[in-house]
Amino acid sequence: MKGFGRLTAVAELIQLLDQSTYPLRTESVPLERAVGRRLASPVIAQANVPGFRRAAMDGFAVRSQDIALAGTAGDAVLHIVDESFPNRPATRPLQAGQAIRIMTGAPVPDSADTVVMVEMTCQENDEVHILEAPPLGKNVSGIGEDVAAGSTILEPPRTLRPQDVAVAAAAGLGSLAVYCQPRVAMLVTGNELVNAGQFPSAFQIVDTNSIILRTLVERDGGIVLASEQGSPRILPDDPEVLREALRTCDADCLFVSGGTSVGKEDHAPRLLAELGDLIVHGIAMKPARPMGYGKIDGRPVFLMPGNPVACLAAYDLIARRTVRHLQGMPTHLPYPTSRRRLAQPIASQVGRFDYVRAKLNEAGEVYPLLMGGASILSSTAKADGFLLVPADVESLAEGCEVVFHHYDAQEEPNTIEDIPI
Ligand SMILES: Nc1nc2c(c(=O)[nH]1)N[C@H]1C(S)=C(S)[C@@H](COP(=O)(O)OP(=O)(O)OC[C@H]3O[C@@H](n4cnc5c(N)ncnc54)[C@H](O)[C@@H]3O)O[C@H]1N2
Ligand code: MOO
Repeated sequence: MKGFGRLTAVAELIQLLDQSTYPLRTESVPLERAVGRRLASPVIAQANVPGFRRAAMDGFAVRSQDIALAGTAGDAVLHIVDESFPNRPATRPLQAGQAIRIMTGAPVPDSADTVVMVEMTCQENDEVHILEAPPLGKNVSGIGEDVAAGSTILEPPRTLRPQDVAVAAAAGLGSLAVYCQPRVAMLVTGNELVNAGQFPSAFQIVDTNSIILRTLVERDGGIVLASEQGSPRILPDDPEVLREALRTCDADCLFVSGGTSVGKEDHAPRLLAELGDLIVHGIAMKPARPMGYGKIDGRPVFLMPGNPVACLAAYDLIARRTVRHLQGMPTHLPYPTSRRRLAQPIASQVGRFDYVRAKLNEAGEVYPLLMGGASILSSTAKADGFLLVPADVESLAEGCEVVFHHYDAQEEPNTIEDIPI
């Protein structure tokens, strides 16, 4: 057992991750699986939208010269000769003095140039009185008015929204090229651990890191691999078992939870160094000091501290970036922020980066809960969010302005505005 060597600064580790991780391969996915994925190449419209001249209103398709004087010199009276419905066009061409009854979305006959809304007309048997003449071309959507075939409709970088995929579908595409989602393996170590849902007997601890890691990795677009033994797989603190699991693991990114520190059963750093590169072990951050990072066969491996709050902070601030990088996603923190006053001073240390769980008091000020106590998981449930103390800051005075990160987007009235009704 010996302590850490040099602690790596958070900024240095982040720079290292950002510079050494690249998006994985790309794949083509059907539209129904494309929302939320990162677009890998430009999307070119295959079809015009609409592909035909389309009525924008229910009314009458007319020739503008037949109704030019309507409204000024009495009504223009036209003979209704046919009807046009969506996907059921009129079959007769329009002659002088004639109109075709038309529905919204239906094809406008070539012989018509304008659609008069039904509200501007008056019908009598098979005649229609046009009470007012709209301008030429009114209520006729031209071919390609929405999307022109051959035009670029979506360009990377972009995370696909429902409406993006809908536009691609309208323009005739059936699939889109996106970056692959990283397949993430989770190796959870600890002789004392039992699966969530089990009641812990004496000296047992429920594995909560899996819940945190799984949901956050999935939030960030990763696919958590199920182990053969069921997911999550809890490994004993046995170096042979962990070595084998690390050696045979087929994933784009690996997480090892627990056993990262310098205790007798903390094997992960040594095994990572043996099977690949242990690039960082020990970071200048509180919590999550024992965090490690390295590579096996070029694939990133994160050693996540066993203490659950440390695991949460190490994921959100650091490992998350790689999960996002692997699919070409932006890496900024995913929480809404607001600038607020600090209700109590915070003592930190120059050279150390702090993740401080905090509550908002009734005055909307930030009340720090805990900076240490990485085993006190309930503090994260009590907290409304967190603030970060950069490494070059020794302390934060009461009353100073801080950036507060809200865990919940929905519940924060200051950063989310409802519709103005
Ligand atoms: N001499 C030193 N001891 C420790 C140091 C240090 O710098 N020098 N760092 C401390 C810090 S900080 C942390 S964090 C922990 C991290 O230790 P490990 O990553 O080796 O984690 P374990 O020892 O396996 O477990 C620590 C703690 O967390 C509980 N745990 C583990 N896995 C889970 C899980 N999946 N779900 C819930 N809880 C988990 C475990 O039962 C322990 O109580 O090391 C300190 N020691
Ligand atoms: O990082 Mo440890 O994470 O402080 O308990």
